[in-house]
Amino acid sequence: MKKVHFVVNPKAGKGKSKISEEYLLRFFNKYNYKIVVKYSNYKGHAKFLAKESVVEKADIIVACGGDGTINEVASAIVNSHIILGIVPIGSGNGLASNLNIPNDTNKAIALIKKNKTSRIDIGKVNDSYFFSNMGIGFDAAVINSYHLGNRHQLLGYLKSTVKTFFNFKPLQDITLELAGKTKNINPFLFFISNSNMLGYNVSLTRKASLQDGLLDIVLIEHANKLKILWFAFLLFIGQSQIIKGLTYKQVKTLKLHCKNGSYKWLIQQDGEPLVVEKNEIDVEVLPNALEVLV
Ligand SMILES: Nc1ncnc2c1ncn2[C@@H]1O[C@H](COP(=O)(O)OP(=O)(O)OP(=O)(O)O)[C@@H](O)[C@H]1O
Repeated sequence: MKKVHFVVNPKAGKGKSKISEEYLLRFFNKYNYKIVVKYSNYKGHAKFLAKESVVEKADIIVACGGDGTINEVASAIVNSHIILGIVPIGSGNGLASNLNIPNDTNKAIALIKKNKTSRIDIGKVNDSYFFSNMGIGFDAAVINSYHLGNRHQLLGYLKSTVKTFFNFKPLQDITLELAGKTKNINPFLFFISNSNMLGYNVSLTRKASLQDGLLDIVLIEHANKLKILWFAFLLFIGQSQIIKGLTYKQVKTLKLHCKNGSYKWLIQQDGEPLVVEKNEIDVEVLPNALEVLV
């Protein structure tokens, strides 16, 4: 008997998920599967529920939501033998797109039954994980504004991008340690990605692979308003890599250090805002650290 636990974020995407125990029992017969469905009620709850499922010895834990929900569930099962399933019902669904997991819920559930798995790399930032991407520049400011606002999904992202465009100030006095070299940076964008998809079919890191043991970084410095607009246009047409002054690298580790003593970093991790009150940010890739149903 296989124990499959579903952790559902009822607010993900348009908040109209049809996933319930009754619905799932149409796909999984009760002789071969023990199905458990849990719903998250607040930020951080999906991680708590998934940790509970680890203790309950689930074989598979399925994250039903967007990248934020996947982050919470997958963070709970790193270092266990439990397999991650994904039913993408979020708005952007970046990681699921990279893994070719269909947005159609019935088809995504059919994949879970097929039992084909793949091991993927994950990213570690200080003591937490990211599975799709993280950033400390403009993207983090957009995500923060998006989460403060009440309008979600694509329109919410567009509104937050416009707002951030007018308010954003590039980060100052930051040192980047990369491949044995140290460099002072003032990033407009410092984006680190494990996956090749940001969401909504938009990508900043088309060369990224979930299985290459590397993180792809995109650094853009010294951007004035005109350059930001040009960048937004290029991103929209899928040509962001041609912007002048863009640095693209593939790395295993990197370190960011703030010269001003204590510092509050506003970062985004899989589309969720986070304030890190530490002088240093250590990022590394953990190759093949997670088994996912694909
Ligand atoms: N019951 C709940 N009420 C409000 N927020 C919740 C609830 N359960 C989880 N959350 C939070 O919802 C947020 C959004 O989750 P998620 O990223 O999965 O969906 P999304 O934003 O629609 O999709 P994507 O990240 O792919 O754009 C996360 O911050 C999560 O912690």
